Amino acid sequence: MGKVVLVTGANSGIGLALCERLLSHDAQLQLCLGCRNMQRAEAAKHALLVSHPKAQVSIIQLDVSSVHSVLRAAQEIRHRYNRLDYLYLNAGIMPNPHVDYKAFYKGLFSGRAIHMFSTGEGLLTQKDTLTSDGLQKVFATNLFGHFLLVRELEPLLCRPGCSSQVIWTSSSNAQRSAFCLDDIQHKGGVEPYSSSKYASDLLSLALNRRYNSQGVYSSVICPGLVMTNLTYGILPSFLWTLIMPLMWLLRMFTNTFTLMPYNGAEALFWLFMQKPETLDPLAKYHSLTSGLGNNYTQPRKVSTDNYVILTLCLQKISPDLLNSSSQGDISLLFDEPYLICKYEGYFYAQIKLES
Ligand SMILES: NC(=O)C1=CN([C@@H]2O[C@H](COP(=O)(O)OP(=O)(O)OC[C@H]3O[C@@H](n4cnc5c(N)ncnc54)[C@H](OP(=O)(O)O)[C@@H]3O)[C@@H](O)[C@H]2O)C=CC1
Ligand SMILES: CC(C)=CCC[C@@H](C)[C@H]1CC[C@H]2C3=C(CC[C@]12C)[C@@]1(C)CCC(=O)C[C@@H]1CC3
Repeated sequence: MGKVVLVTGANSGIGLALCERLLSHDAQLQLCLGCRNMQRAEAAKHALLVSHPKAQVSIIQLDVSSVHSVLRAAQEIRHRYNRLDYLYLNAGIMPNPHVDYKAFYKGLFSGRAIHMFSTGEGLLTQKDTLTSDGLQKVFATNLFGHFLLVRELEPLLCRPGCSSQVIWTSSSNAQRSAFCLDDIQHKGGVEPYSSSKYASDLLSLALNRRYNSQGVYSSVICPGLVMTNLTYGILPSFLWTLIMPLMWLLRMFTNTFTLMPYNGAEALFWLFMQKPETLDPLAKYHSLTSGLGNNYTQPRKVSTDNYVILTLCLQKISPDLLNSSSQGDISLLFDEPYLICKYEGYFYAQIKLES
């Protein structure tokens, strides 16, 4: 049996480009596309099979923002496969983005212009909404749903004598300043995207602490700035058309403008080819593209700043503890430093924060 790879958010952008690259590299792969929309998933599968007619590509319906969908999908995956070699946690959203043009023009004439272009720091805010589970949508999609998926797929990931990789698509926009210990879901702020990506960097460290001994290795990558549905949603399309020549020019000054999904997927693909035991658990792997268009991967230390290690663990807790919350929804009970989420009386995520 070939290696089994699951990619979330596989139907477009960086996820789809990664799938193309993986199939070009290994024709024996069993590739599973985790997508929320079946029509878009079928179109992606079709595109992959056009370029790789003999490839083994399947689809799993998976909405990572929904606890119910994650649990159902994980059950189906456990039924379909007896191993999972690579779990790419790539699906992500940046809803209702707003660009602070004033900050942009100020930044343009400061010494931090390149930094601003590479990270988007100080430029972007978003308006978040709630999921039907009552969670902040960006947190649920970019972090929590993926965390549940890892926990639910434990039996396939942790197999004696074998190693597996969990790989998060993080971002250069992950900033410590956007993340607050007292508000992990970023309910009270306007940078939920940045917060969720910073939390994923921390969570990956925590997963390594918990799972390395069982052969599971977690890494985070940063794809650079890539033109995808996500980025096209940030500015009106005429503005992107206008500034596109500038973006290609800026590529001469910053290697983080990967621009094409193929380039953005570089670090994801590079990790596929590494022995996980050799990876640095504290590194973030950056997809970079030189001015001449050459792709490479560079590890940089995750900037935890000794601030906090975020540990999430899923466990069943005595129902008495959860009396105060109603059945059916996810409620959050605070007893610092714990945050406990409840779902239909079955699943509880405990987020432990250690300073
Ligand atoms: N583009 C960039 O410059 C950067 C992107 N990233 C990250 O890269 C990742 C991929 O994004 P990118 O390729 O750019 O953007 P796309 O919008 O092209 O891809 C995002 C993918 O995630 C899927 N998705 C979104 N929400 C859910 C959900 N609830 N359940 C399942 N799938 C979902 C989308 O599905 P659907 O088609 O149905 O919407 C889509 O397939 C994201 O995590 C993003 O944060 C990080 C840094 C920079
Ligand atoms: C002329 C003009 C109005 C330019 C605005 C440029 C900005 C919209 C971009 C500059 C840096 C970009 C960036 C991202 C989005 C678009 C910019 C802010 C991301 C935040 C997109 C998602 C990520 O995960 C990281 C990107 C970093 C850089």
